[in-house]
Formats: sequence, C-alpha cells, structure tokens
Amino acid sequence: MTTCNFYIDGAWCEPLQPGTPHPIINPATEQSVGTVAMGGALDADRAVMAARRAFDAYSQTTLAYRTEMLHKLQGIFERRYTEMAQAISTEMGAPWDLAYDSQAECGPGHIKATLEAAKDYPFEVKSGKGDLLCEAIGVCVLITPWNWPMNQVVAKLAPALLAGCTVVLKPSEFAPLSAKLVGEYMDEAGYAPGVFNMVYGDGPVVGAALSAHPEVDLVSFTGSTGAGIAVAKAAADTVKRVVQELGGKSPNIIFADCDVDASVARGVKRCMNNTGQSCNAPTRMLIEKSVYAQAVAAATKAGANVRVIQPTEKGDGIGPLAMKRQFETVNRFIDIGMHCGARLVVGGPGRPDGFDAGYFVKPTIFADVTNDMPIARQEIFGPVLCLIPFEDEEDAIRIANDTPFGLAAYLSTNDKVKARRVAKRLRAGNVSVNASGNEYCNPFGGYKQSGNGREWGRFGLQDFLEYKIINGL
Ligand SMILES: NC(=O)C1=CN([C@@H]2O[C@H](COP(=O)(O)OP(=O)(O)OC[C@H]3O[C@@H](n4cnc5c(N)ncnc54)[C@H](O)[C@@H]3O)[C@@H](O)[C@H]2O)C=CC1
Ligand SMILES: O=Cc1ccc(S(=O)(=O)O)cc1
Repeated sequence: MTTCNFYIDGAWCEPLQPGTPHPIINPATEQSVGTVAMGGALDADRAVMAARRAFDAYSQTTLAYRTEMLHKLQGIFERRYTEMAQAISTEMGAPWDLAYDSQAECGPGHIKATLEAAKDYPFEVKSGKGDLLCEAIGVCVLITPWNWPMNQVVAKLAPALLAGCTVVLKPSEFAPLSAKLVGEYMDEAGYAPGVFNMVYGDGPVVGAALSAHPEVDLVSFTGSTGAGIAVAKAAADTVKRVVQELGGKSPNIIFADCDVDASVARGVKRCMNNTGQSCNAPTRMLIEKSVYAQAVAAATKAGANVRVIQPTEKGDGIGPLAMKRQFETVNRFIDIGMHCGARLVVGGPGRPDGFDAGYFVKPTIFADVTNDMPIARQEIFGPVLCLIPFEDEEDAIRIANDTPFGLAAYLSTNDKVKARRVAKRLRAGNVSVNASGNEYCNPFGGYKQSGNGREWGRFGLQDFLEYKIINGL
C-alpha cells in the first residue's frame, strides 16, 4: 500500500491541515492500492511560500546551470522509465503498451523538446536601442489532471524550471502515483529546496487556494472547462496570469475522395485510444453523404474490433476508465445517445462481456447523429464516437466549427489543396491531415473554450517568461 505525501521545501511532509485521505483505486480491479494525503488552504500557503523564498536565488541562476539540471532530470526520467509506466497504468488504467510507449514517454519527450527550444530561444536580444529580456515570470502553480498525467505535468514543469520559475504542483488526486515519482526524481536531481513543491488536494479547496494566492504569479491549468473557469475567476483579483488547456469535442472530417475504409478505421482507433480520455480525441466523425453508408459499415467493423483488455495485458486495446465517476458519466451519455434519436451501431451501456469488475465500458459508436444532440456537443471523455453526415465542404466546415470547443480537428482527403483550404478555416489549434501526429516542438492548445495558451517546446517556454525592456544601457 502506497501513501502519497507532500513535497515542500526539499522534504517529504504530511499535511498541516489534513483532510480525509483519498483512496487510490486501481480502476481495473476497484481495489485500493494506497492513499493520498489531502491538504487544505494552509498547505497551499506553505508550498507557495517555500516557492516564493526559493525564487530569487533560482531565477538568478544561469541558463547553463538550469539546462544542466534539466539534462540531469531527463536522465532520471529515462533510468526510472519502467516504474513511471507502471505507476500510470496502475493509477488510471492505461494498458501496458500505451502506458509504456506513449504515456510514460511524454516525460522525457517534453524535457528534450524544452532543452532543444532553449538552445536558440531569444532570452536576451537588442530591441530598438534597448535590451529586451525574457525573464522567469515567478512562482507558478501547475494544476494537472489524470488522463495523460506525465504529458500534462512535464509539459508544464520542464519549461517552468528552464525559465527559472519555482513551482507548486497540484496533481490530480486520481493520478498521485506518477506525481509522487516526479517528486522523487526532482529530489534525486538535487534541485534546491523550494524550487519544486507538491501538494495534493481537491480542486475546490487546495486548487482554489493556490489560484487565489497573492504570491503566485501564474497558474497553468489543464482539465475541464468548468474548473478552468473557476481557476481564472479565483486568480482575477490578484491579476496573475492564467494559462488554460481545457476540453474538446474535435471533428474528424472524412471526405469522399480519401481511402474511406482506412481513414474511418484510423479515426475509430484514435477516438478510442486511452479509452477516449484525451482532450484532443476525434469524437465527432463528419462523413460526406456520398460515402456515408460505406463509412458507417467501416466504423462498425473497426469499433467491433477494438479490444477491451486488462491494463496488465500487452498489445493493442483499451483499458478501463480511470474512475467510477467517469464510468457513471460515460454510461449516462450512452443512455442519452440511445434516447435522443441516434442509431447505436456498436457497444452500448454496461461492462463488456467477461468483465465483472473494474470501470470497463464498451467501445460505443452512434450513427445518424446530428450536431445538436448532447452526445455531439458535450465532452464525454470515454470511448464514444458520433457519426454525422455532411453535404459538402462548406457544410463540413460549418458543422466542424459548430462547437464551443476548438482544440483539435482532423481531416482525410487525397486533395492537398482542399486539405489546406479546409484546415485554414477550422477554428482549432491543432489540425491533423490524413492521420498525421503531433510533435513536441509544435504548439499544443485550443481556440475558443478549449483554452487560451499554447504548451510544448518553445511555445510552452513562452508561458513562463515575462518581457522586460531595459533602456539606456
Ligand atoms: N482537457 C483535459 O485534458 C481534461 C479534461 N477533463 C474533462 O473534465 C471532466 C471531469 O474530469 P475531472 O477530473 O473532474 O476534471 P477537473 O477539471 O475537475 O480536474 C482537473 C484538475 O483540476 C483541479 N480542479 C478542479 N476544480 C478546481 C478548482 N475549482 N480550482 C482549482 N483546481 C481545480 C483538480 O483537482 C485536478 O487537479 C472529464 O470528464 C473531462 O470531460 C478532465 C481531465 C483532463
Ligand atoms: O490529453 C492530452 C493529450 C493526449 C494526447 C496527445 S497526442 O495527440 O498523442 O500528442 C496530446 C495531448
């Protein structure tokens, strides 16, 4: 049984204001594997003040020193890679190949991208007659979710450290094991006390106290749009910067001129990946009417072929949802889909055959969905795909953009001119043509209610920097 405690001022410690410990539930077995200590506002304050005390010295260290420290941290992430994959798989249910090849890889992946970006980042340049400096913004609070825990923690932590910021990490109480390892790695790397601090706690208490704290200069938040709005409101009175990476309901446009069967199969797989718990999952497949019947048949076949597996099993497949609450939410949406006029072609409510325990759900696909149905408008965060027909290019763009979100968009066509034309009109931060993937060096983030910042590589670094112009030197 693991106990996850706080890491403040260079030491592991228990909360000053303990709440009820949060059980760590393995979502595949529903068994407890440990507890997370939950704190209160006093703990938030203690961590912020440790980061504040450390800021002056750490922010004045040389870029060469911070680069060397980050290289050291990268080495630790690489050496202790397998235990990170194990922690992620246990806490949120990612099957082994996904946990090992993708989830854990995000840690060293983002560190490398940050180090690469820093090599030619214009930290000090001439501007007019003045000297333009990009300096550490200050004490940063990092609030992260449970769905891609290392992606979200390290995409924030690596640039913050490189920039010279000190941090307080508040990971999700549903992903405490991987965060505990990050604390151990930071300790092992030898960062000075107070540079990195970590507290666990729920959003409305600890998250809110951190967001409102007057000694915090920036909050970098990833999670639901509702919680992101609460963070921004709590932060407003102290005029701190807030960077939000929020939800999505991303369209995947299948034009008739593409290889329909292959594109649809790829779209189904990508939607179901991580059991549908990705902010950028392509959950609305928009299909040109002339190939709609063919595409529905291809989606039905591909959906039926998605294997549901135990997290310990190797190979392709989806694991359980991360927690009971998600299990209930996803089943509720499947039920809504069945009663709002959509046609269920794969899956349905309840656990798949052969699974008597765990938060496993069936990969589920609805055809004949219209974009005004709740299953097409709200982020379900489960393996649920909506198939929506469209008339022509204009109609596809209209439906794709008819959402409060704007994180990602996907399209398949053999016509490159059309692909560029459509991509330019999609109101989304990341557009993938013909199943291309993301690269750590490029910006990740959303338009509209999907957020207001960009993470990854030099774009992530920018968030943690403040401009200063010095005239007269
Ligand atoms: N964009 C993304 O990557 C994610 C989106 N979501 C969406 O959110 C839904 C609910 O998942 P949750 O885990 O409940 O997400 P959430 O947004 O409540 O939690 C994410 C993080 O925010 C913190 N938080 C929550 N309320 C807060 C507040 N008022 N002030 C400060 N921090 C706060 C949580 O403790 C956690 O660390 C999902 O079904 C999904 O739709 C969830 C996780 C990640
Ligand atoms: O939810 C965060 C997330 C998940 C996956 C990816 S990627 O498309 O695999 O790069 C990005 C962000």
